[in-house]
Amino acid sequence: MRHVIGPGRPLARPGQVIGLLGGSFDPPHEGHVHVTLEAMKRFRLDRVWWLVSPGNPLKREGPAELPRRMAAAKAMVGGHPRITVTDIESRLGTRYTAQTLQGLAGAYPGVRFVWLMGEDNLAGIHRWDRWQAIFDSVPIGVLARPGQPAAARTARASRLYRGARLGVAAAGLLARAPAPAWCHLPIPLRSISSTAIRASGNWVR
Ligand SMILES: Nc1ncnc2c1ncn2[C@@H]1O[C@H](COP(=O)(O)OP(=O)(O)OP(=O)(O)O)[C@@H](O)[C@H]1O
Ligand SMILES: O=C(O)c1ccc[n+]([C@@H]2O[C@H](COP(=O)([O-])O)[C@@H](O)[C@H]2O)c1
Repeated sequence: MRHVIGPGRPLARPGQVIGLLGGSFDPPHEGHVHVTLEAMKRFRLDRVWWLVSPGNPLKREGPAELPRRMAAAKAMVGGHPRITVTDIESRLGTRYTAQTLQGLAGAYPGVRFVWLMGEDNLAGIHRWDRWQAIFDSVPIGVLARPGQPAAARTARASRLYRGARLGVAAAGLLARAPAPAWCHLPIPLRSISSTAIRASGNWVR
């Protein structure tokens, strides 16, 4: 992992709470904006960074070029003052979340990071590299997503970390809770996905 991220990295002050929405964004869509705004409000985040991944290590087919996905993500965010689109994983030289979190902790001392993900990723996170280190290092906000109705109860991760789960009424406390801590938010469901957009032919890699 590179330790010098260089100019152009997002700024954050010690004490700020930053939500991290990692994704392929291949392409970005309104679902990403929806979960970002819900998470920001309900988890009381100061900002959310979209971490546009160099490529999900578990997906066999590579995504579209990073600069193209970055440009599309910025257009989708439309200059929202509290959402930052960043290629910081590529700058850090990582595509593994555990390593990304380690790199960010070193580069931004005093900043609180919260990992955000849709429920589909909760269902499969036990296949990620050093996944328990992720749970043990930052609070995690899980956003409801159609097609995964039981993941919050049945996923291997949710069973193992049952004792670290915050109820919905405590969502506002998640960001300040010591890890491991996670919360499943039952937000209004949006069925949109990048897979569906690619299948419609509106985004060709
Ligand atoms: N409609 C949605 N509802 C809830 N979470 C979502 C939604 N769309 C994306 N997410 C979450 O946003 C993050 C980034 O998603 P990603 O860029 O992979 O989009 P995607 O639509 O899931 O793509 P694909 O269909 O290619 O897997 C993931 O944690 C994913 O679960
Ligand atoms: O660290 C891993 O092993 C790992 C495995 C699969 C996915 N992830 C991360 O999960 C996030 C969501 O990925 P995706 O492709 O579903 O948008 C993105 O930030 C990926 O880098 C991370």
